[in-house]
Amino acid sequence: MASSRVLYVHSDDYVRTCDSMARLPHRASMVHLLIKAYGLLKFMRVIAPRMASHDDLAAFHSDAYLSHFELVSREGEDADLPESQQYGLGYDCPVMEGVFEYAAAVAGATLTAAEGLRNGVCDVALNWAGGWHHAKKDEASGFCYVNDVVLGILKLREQFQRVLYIDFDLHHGDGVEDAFSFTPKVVTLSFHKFSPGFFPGTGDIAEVGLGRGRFYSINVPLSDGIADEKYVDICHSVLQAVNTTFLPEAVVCQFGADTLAGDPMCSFNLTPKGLGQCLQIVLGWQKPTLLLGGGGYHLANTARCWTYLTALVLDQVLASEIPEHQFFPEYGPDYVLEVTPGCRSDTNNPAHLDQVLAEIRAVVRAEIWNLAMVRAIARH
Ligand SMILES: O=C(/C=C/c1ccccc1NC(=O)c1ccccc1Oc1ccccc1)NO
Ligand SMILES: [Zn+2]
Repeated sequence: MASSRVLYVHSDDYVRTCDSMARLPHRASMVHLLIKAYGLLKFMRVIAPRMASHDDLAAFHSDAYLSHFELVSREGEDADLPESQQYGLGYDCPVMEGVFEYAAAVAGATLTAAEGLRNGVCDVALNWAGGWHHAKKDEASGFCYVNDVVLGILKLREQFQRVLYIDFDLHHGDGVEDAFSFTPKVVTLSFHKFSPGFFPGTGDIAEVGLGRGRFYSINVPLSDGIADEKYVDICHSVLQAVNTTFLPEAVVCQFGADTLAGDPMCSFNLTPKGLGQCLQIVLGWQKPTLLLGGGGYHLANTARCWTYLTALVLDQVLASEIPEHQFFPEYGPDYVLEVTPGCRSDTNNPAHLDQVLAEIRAVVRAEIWNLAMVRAIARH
């Protein structure tokens, strides 16, 4: 990728705001400082994010939710208002003081990235602190308060007719799928763990979208232990089929790193190399691409992964040795960039994966039929 055509959304204030989210202490700083320590900033256009306005957020979220969320954020922890529960606030989505400003900052950063792509200022835009894919129109969920992914896609839709969303996070991208389940203008494609009782519980292969959006939601349910080779194979098959039938004009990827070996979610057994191969497929399409983060609870591995993916976008090869920088001690005991796969067994038996692929292909074929019909009608 011609380097100046890569936009990196960053400011020290933004990193400080993201770091303040207690449950991911310093993750935003670790990611940024590792990218900086590897000398990658000079290859990118660094742009400070804007804050999302109330109107920006209202493009997707309901006014009722936003005003309640803003109210409890001002009052902080002790805001146990009765209606908080209906808005998903509390429990999974604790109301820390200033959480509204945090959500508005992240949404503003994703919008800043999407605007760069919409205006043709860049070909690839990065916001590793974004990717909060569970938030619903009027409900926080899974530690996601504002769905910056939906806002970014809506921004791209101002310019591009068809947008493909690809969710590589361990968890099903339910908030994004819900937002676009009725429209054929956005294909949502999610690869995730699907298992009884595993959050959010949706994302079965049978979920294909509704009404005019039928066949435009694609779900690839996977089981524990999957490693790079099989994961990349599945991704390659589905991505190629979707790209050739849907012909997206822009792509949004959520690269939640909770799929990596060593993550406390302890589910998949991927490494940044495997995710990198998936990213290479998408970059090969040479379409305006927005890259976002998401989950990722082994903080050093998450920083390793998103730094590695940033280098891939820039065609830069990184040394294995973690460079000296403030968080160097976090990368022990090996102090290398690579993540070693675990020795957990892969519970995805080949027959199941073939079945999943066959069903996906049927859905995509159905989509081809749909597209052919749409084109035929458009011609008359
Ligand atoms: O990663 C996710 C969703 C995570 C999630 C789902 C339901 C309820 C809470 C969730 N998130 C968290 O608990 C959460 C968010 C940020 C930091 C640590 C978090 O806890 C843990 C606890 C143990 C392991 C991993 C994460 N979506 O992509
Ligand atoms: Zn996740």
